[in-house]
Amino acid sequence: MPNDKRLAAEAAVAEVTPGLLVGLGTGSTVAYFIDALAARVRDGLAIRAVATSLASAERARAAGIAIDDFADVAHVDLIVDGADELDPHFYAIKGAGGALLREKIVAAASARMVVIADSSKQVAAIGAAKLPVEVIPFARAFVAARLAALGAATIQRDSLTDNGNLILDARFATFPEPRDLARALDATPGVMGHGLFLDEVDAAYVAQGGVVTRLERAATRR
Ligand SMILES: O=C[C@H](O)[C@H](O)[C@H](O)COP(=O)(O)O
Repeated sequence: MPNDKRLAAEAAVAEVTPGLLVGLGTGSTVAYFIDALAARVRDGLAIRAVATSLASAERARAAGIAIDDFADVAHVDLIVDGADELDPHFYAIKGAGGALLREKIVAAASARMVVIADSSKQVAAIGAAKLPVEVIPFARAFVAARLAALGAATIQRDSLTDNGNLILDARFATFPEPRDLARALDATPGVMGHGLFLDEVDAAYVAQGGVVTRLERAATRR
């Protein structure tokens, strides 16, 4: 059985050209990307990199990729990241691994965002996956009540994020219109981030049965 996560990740390494500042996403698919990119770096590819999680930074450094402090970085050329769901509008749900806030910040700083995934992540419309919402602990009950008013049942994760915040995983009986939901979450004090990526994704490498397909969003977002 082909390893489709690995194949998608390895194909996306072709996006990385010398001199780029690359954002490393988070997750099991990105782990393959980091390993494949590290092999290119060992062969002499000169890049700089930032990471969207402590876990990805650690994996990259161990593999020989130097990681810059994103706090000192205003612009990234390319971020390569995984997704929990991706639909034909290039709307994505992300954050099952808890890195959604840093992923969204680095994506916003990036000129291009490429998603890597196996075909299990491809859906007709996002919304079946749990939607992670990163919440400052002080606002836990308030944000949970706001999510309930939006139609979601929430479960709080046991662990905190790299930012010291908690995550409420939201499941909706009926998934709202994604832009309306994003607007409502963005307008809720205490919500530090959420897993809806509606404008960020420019392209995707999706593998199914050992075959990788590159999908390019029709109009660019910037
Ligand atoms: O916080 C985690 C990220 O958004 C991941 O990129 C996403 O959950 C996909 O992870 P995986 O490649 O492990 O399925």
